Amino acid sequence: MHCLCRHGLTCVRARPYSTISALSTAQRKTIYALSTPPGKAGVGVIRVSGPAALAVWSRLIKAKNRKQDFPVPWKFERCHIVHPEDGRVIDDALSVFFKAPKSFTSEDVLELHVHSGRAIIASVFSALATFPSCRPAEAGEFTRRAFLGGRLDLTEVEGLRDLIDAETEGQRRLALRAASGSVRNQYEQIRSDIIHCLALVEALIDFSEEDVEDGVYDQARGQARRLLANIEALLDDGHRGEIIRSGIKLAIFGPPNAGKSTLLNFLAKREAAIVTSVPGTTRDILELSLDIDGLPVIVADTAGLRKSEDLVESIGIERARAAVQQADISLCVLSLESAAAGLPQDMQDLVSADTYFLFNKNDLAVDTQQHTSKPNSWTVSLATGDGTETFMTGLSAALQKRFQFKGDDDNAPIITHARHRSHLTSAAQFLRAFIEAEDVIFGAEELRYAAKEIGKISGEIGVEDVLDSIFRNFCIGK
Ligand SMILES: Nc1nc2c(ncn2[C@@H]2O[C@H](COP(=O)(O)OP(=O)(O)OP(=O)(O)O)[C@@H](O)[C@H]2O)c(=O)[nH]1
Ligand SMILES: [Mg+2]
Repeated sequence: MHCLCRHGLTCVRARPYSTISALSTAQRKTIYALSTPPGKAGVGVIRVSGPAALAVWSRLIKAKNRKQDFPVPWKFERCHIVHPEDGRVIDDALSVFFKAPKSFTSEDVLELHVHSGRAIIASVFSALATFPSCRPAEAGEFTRRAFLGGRLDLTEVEGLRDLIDAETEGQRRLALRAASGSVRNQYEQIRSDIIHCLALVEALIDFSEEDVEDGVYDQARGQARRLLANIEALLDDGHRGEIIRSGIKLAIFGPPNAGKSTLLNFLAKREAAIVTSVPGTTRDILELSLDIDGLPVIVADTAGLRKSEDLVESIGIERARAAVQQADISLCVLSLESAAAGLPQDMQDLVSADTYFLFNKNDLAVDTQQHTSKPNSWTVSLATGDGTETFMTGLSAALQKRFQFKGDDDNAPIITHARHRSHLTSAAQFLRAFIEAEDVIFGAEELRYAAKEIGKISGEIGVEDVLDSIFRNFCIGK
């Protein structure tokens, strides 16, 4: 939305957090769904959210010795759930009423904790279906209402989803930071700093030069430079957040017969890949998901790299090379029998700063000393198990270091989605444009765009804050 402000500039107007009242009548319906997995279990939770939640409570929830005819909010109550059509008891349950706006969705919410069984759930649903203003919820609709109600911003919505999807400790920790609002706070800080810069510049535009202190534009530029450096540091994170969220891609590569598939089986603790003494056994890529000390790692076994006339093997080799190039980390496996000859020529272009080395078949080699001193390289015998413990400890430490996973959560990356990176990159471009702008009016426009980009990350774009910031932080008429 655009508007014309006092000085005739076109500016991006505030889009405050959308509110529930902005919903259409159909959307305002009360929604219900089973919030726990379907099937037999001790407890199943049915959630009802919307204006009719209180009416549902009145007609479905019956409790002995109840003194008042409204629920005590946020307090569990032992009750009978009854069918409104014939009054039959459906289940002996617990209910809790969350009064708006202090609920997950910011609407009235009723939670029914029933015994989880197909007939019970179906019966409660049939009771809920008797209310014309109730309908089954769509996928993600409770969270959508939480966002529309201003309870969650987009980073928290994404965090919540990632938290539910998290399969390793690293993913859980990263997602929890976003879901609990810590990432939101960081982005909000950046946005409010940009808006403060804008407030300084707006003052220059709105008030005559005599009313504004000297050097205000330089002050705004100085702040913008610091902000830009801050954003650039966030962007320069080696994509750690996105990688941990989606899994670290680790490609095993090397010449045929080195023991690559043996390594995959060792990591997987099962016979996942075929191992034979015939060079060229592995043709296609075989991927497995592993949890290495809390880090999600997607390990790929690949075809041994060599020159081949065989059509199928050549395709496998091409795929292997592509997998290594696309991986976040690669692990080159070499047999110590032939390692002295060095890395074959056609593999050298695959080696990068993120390549680790595993010298295998220690049991067959005489001189193993020369390889162990290199960083991120280990000597083992996958056949006898010699050195494998040190290798696993070293690999885990190298991954922890590379993804800076252990230690202070405050240093954890805040960019976990490509969307964040794209908006942050744009915000950095607008800040650069502001720093270089000669004209105050154009400069202000660049800052507005920068703030808007950050606002897109949280799903909120607010320019009312600019006015607030002017009056709160800037001394006019001095
Ligand atoms: N002596 C000895 N043999 C090993 C060791 N590790 C693996 N092998 C053997 O080496 C042969 C090749 O192992 P693989 O794991 O299939 O090798 P690869 O690198 O996957 O080979 P390709 O799939 O052909 O590229 C098999 O006979 C393994 O049993 C080891 O540490 N010592
Ligand atoms: Mg193999």
